[in-house]
Amino acid sequence: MVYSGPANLHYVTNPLLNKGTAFSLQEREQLGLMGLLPPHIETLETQLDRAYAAFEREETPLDKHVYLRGLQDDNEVLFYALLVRHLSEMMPIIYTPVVGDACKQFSEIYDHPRGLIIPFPERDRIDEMLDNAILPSVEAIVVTDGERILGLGDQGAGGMGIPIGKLSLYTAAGGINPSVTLPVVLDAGTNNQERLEDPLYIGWRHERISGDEYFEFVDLFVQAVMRKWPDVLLQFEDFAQQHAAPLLARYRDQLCTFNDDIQGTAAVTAGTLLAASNVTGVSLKDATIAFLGAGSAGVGIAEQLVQLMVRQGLSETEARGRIYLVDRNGLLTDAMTDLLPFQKQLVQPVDKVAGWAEGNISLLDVINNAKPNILVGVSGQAGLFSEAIIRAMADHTEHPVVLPLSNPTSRIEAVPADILRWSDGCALVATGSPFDPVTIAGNIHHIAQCNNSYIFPGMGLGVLAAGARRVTDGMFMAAAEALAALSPAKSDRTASLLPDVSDICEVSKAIAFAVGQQAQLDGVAPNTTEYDLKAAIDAKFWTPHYEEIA
Ligand SMILES: NC(=O)C1=CN([C@@H]2O[C@H](COP(=O)(O)OP(=O)(O)OC[C@H]3O[C@@H](n4cnc5c(N)ncnc54)[C@H](O)[C@@H]3O)[C@@H](O)[C@H]2O)C=CC1
Ligand SMILES: CC(=O)C(=O)O
Ligand SMILES: [Mg+2]
Repeated sequence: MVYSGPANLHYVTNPLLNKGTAFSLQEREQLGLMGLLPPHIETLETQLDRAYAAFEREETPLDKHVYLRGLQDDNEVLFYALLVRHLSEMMPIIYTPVVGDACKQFSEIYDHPRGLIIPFPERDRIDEMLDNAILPSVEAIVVTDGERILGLGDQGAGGMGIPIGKLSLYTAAGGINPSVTLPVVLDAGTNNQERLEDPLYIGWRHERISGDEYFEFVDLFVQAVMRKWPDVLLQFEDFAQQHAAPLLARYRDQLCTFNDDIQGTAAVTAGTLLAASNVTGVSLKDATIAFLGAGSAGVGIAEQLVQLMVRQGLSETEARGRIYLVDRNGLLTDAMTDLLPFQKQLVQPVDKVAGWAEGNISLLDVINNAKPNILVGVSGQAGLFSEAIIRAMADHTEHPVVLPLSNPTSRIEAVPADILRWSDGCALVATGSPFDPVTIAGNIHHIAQCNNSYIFPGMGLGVLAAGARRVTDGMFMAAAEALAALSPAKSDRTASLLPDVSDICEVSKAIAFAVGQQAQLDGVAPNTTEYDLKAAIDAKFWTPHYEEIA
């Protein structure tokens, strides 16, 4: 016998419809909810007070994460109203750093289905699975295959925590209605032995597929998405280095898509560095930049900085000559034969760096010889910005800009307090995960969170409000410049480089406007007046509130 359940239960079990104690008497009568709910009818405000008290009672950050995820699966309006009200406090719980623990322990804390997990063995049934998504229409998808979750490596199907967290920010920070968002995991297996041996592991227990088989699997998914929702915005997230760039290259001209780790990270870093140059007085065209980590994020950022330097007057060759990428085997040079295609444009000529070191050229060698004023960490490895590295940066430049961007907090290249101590308070610091301000010699240093979460919610809002058909490089440049224009450090050199997280909705709207205008200029969105674009953004921006059902 198939049990379909009475229709009335739908209203209290579907998180997009459930209002809990806030159902009015009329709704309770008409929807058949009498007796299912306690008699006192509450406002959203009262529900928020109760929910916040419950959140506070949870002891560990992961407990708080589990509580919030439970609330999201129960009542989305209440979840988002709570999140928006306490965004600075709760963003680190639903996003980095705590989402990292949630991904590692996803199978242990698993409770409710959310989004789609598409296992490789079921790849012939992807159309059916998209039909099962039970959403009337989908406008934004975040997809991962779980292979490079933050700096935590392969988490298999547990990577689902990331699309859920990112899409929560699409809504809380970017005003995208949660009913049109869909988190997806392409479960291509896992090479994480601990997960494979975990009796509770929820994913496909198989080593990862690779090569053509892998790319064909992703392609089956993308083609099915294009058939069902041709106008959808598809964000790729936390794919491993060998897949991220090829997938972006393959799909960016086929549908409205971007890779957040490559492009979103590039835009937030470019925006942060534009803001920093106002403080240091060194414009990007005069900057020299060193990277630790030449993966998706490192190369993505470097390529956008090349574009920015060219806009400021350098030739492309001059710009590339000012950017030094150091990976596991040292500085990338044109003598290296094992580089991935996307890294090859960012090598230094071996003649130029001859004599810098006996063997591989280390980050310290680069700092001592090239004397960069900007240092970016995207290695996913903790502690690699040693005291010697930071002191060498500070020896060569008055205000070194140091961005240890690796997530979560456990993977950061150096913590802000150390960077500021080792540089005698002279460094400008922004980090991937959130940090409290640091006081050195009585001066308070605000630590901006240089995370793509400042970009993708506004990018999503701009794309959807403007009706963009593609996501162009120009749209990311527009987002970076819009972000830099809002930097508090523009008017107060001691302030944070980026706006406060509590202002992120306004940031997203400004980015959306810049992105929408650029999409029109690039010919990928219908032309409108500025007034109409602004109106479309405001109309699209969903804020948590209960709709009358009956
Ligand atoms: N703040 C933000 O918004 C973002 C931060 N990230 C973080 O950046 C990190 C890297 O992400 P992806 O570039 O996507 O990963 P990836 O795996 O593509 O690149 C990491 C690179 O670091 C290199 N690496 C590892 N150990 C190293 C060492 N000891 N010395 C030098 N290089 C080393 C690897 O060989 C690889 O090329 C992650 O921790 C991620 O969480 C990524 C995207 C956005
Ligand atoms: C922030 C982000 O996208 C990452 O660390 O992968
Ligand atoms: Mg990511």
